[in-house]
Amino acid sequence: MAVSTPRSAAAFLERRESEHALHFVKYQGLGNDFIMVDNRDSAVPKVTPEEAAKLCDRNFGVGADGVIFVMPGVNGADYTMRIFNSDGSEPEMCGNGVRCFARFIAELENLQGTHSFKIHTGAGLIIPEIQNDGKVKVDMGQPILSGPNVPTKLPSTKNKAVVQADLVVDGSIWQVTCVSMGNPHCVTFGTKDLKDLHVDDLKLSDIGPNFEHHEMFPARTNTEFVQVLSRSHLKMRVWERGAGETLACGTGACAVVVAAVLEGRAERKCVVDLPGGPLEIEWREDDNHVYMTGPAEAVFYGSAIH
Ligand SMILES: N[C@@H](CCC[C@H](N)C(=O)O)C(=O)O
Repeated sequence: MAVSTPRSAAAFLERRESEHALHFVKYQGLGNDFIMVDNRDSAVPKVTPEEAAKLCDRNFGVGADGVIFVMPGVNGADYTMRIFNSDGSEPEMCGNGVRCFARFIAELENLQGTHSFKIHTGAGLIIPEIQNDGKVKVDMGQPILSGPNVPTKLPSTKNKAVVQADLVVDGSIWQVTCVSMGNPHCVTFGTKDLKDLHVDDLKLSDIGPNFEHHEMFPARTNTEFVQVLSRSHLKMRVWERGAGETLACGTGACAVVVAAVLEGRAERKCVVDLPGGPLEIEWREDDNHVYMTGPAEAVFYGSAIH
């Protein structure tokens, strides 16, 4: 892989010097990092899932939590976003990724200032808006309450349904609430014995895979381990489906606030601390949508042989 530093993404991506080189821009949102590929000329991703897994390898490839493709819009959307996880699997959505996506489009299209885009994703229409301060606020749509197998639309924000379930993992009974943000999340604030988690003490590499591959989740799951600091301040670590422990998960932070509200632990507007930094999350009562605000930035331009 060769790395170079031209003046802009557009200038860089126009230099197609080798048909075997994949030109990309590496982005990160709170340390959740992605190889962004300009795929606006085709509805077929420029790399296969197997190639994506190789590119994401931190020793033998570029290194990233996923590969994201900017593709032509469908159904009235401006663009389509597709993503491969670092294991090559394809999730429906990615919260940190969609913030990076918005900033990448602005770079490609040479747009300055505030802009919003309609993005078609596997989780439906997602609307990120680049703000004056450079952060991106994303309308993440409505959460879906999902039993492990059958996702159920939340009937209304007034819903006070008991959503907790017991999940036995490695002999411990974890109390979980499953929320879908288009992709599946299993949120836990503790076990039956250990009500208040200290998330820094958890060995995620041991327990994370056992949630991800639990028989209750036939499509696997992302899992969020949450500590309540106050009713408007939560701290979480995440074990991501198809990527392992990451520094941040945007859809995960949204799912955490929804679960915390449904369990009566937090208000609808929270700061969620992740290992990579904070996200502002609001689950609005008037439209039942979840809004996420956070940073996204370009890290470097590169070409990879594939
Ligand atoms: N890190 C992402 C989520 C990426 C997809 C996830 N691993 C899945 O398989 O659902 C985010 O910021 O939301």
